[in-house]
Amino acid sequence: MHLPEALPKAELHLHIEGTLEPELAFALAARNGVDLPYADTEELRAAYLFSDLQSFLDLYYGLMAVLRTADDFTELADAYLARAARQGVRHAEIFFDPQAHTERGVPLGTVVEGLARALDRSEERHGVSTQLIMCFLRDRSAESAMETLRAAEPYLHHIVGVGLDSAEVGHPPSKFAEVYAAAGALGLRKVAHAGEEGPPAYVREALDVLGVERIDHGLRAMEDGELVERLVRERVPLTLCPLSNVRLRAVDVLEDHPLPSMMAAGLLVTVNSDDPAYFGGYVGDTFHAVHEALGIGQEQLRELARNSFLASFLDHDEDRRARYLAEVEAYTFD
Ligand SMILES: Nc1ncnc2[nH]cnc12
Ligand SMILES: [Zn+2]
Repeated sequence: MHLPEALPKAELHLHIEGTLEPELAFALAARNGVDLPYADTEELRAAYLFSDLQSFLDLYYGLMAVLRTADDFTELADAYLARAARQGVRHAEIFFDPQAHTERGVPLGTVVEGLARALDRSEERHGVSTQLIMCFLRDRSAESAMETLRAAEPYLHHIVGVGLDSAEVGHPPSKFAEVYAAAGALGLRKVAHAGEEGPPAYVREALDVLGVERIDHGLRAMEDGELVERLVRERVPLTLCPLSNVRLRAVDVLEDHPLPSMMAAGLLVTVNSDDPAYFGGYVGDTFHAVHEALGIGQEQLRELARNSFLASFLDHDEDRRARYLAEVEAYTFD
């Protein structure tokens, strides 16, 4: 099989809670005695008609009620890794939202240890290397983020970095300056969602105030020519999620997505799935979709795959990065 989907790639923008498929949600609900406000998987899927980021987040946080035990988190991550492997993913840097679980009484240790169990055996089981990134919910307080970082200290051997997600507008990166400084002091890598629904100024703040190494989304940076020039000059990776942008109405249709102009501008862009159980496709499906809808040709797909490894946090293992990059170059399309 030598389809665009199977091109070796890294996935750098993936919320593990966003891989909760309706079938697994219902199975976990039954196992854990959780009542869901949907009759069946069909009715749940029918609710996936979002008008913006917040309308998605409301459903997304609600459905997390089914995730209760370490085994649930292991099963969730295992299912994602198996699917990702089938779509050419060789390396995955995976977000999780600790506060979305601790707030409903699930201890942080349960979440991290459950996820780590799947991640630790992922290479052997699925041929996918992994890293874990802990995200702070930006619509909660800065104090809550700091408490989360402190609570995570016993688990930092499982965690490569911190991120910032949830409702963006009204919650600028600068709100989290202190916790990002503390995370940096602990040796954690730093990324943040910015410019998904929020303005280009949030992208600048993420770089200047938080000191992030990658911008998650960064779509609205395109409104600011000087910012684009800076992102190009400084080789700041952007982790784009085109199917997410369509489903959350940041762009009307995939054919209008600025991915081609972002590539033409010289930006170091990557293509990712964000919350694939909700947005209609995993990362291989996304490669396929941008090929079909945006005319991203085979050599541009290869560039996106190359970028994904260049933008990844594989600095501790340059041999591995070089191996993955060699796989990208050696790949032959049908
Ligand atoms: N696309 C997204 N933006 C912000 N927060 C999120 N959490 C899960 N998916 C997200
Ligand atoms: Zn995201």
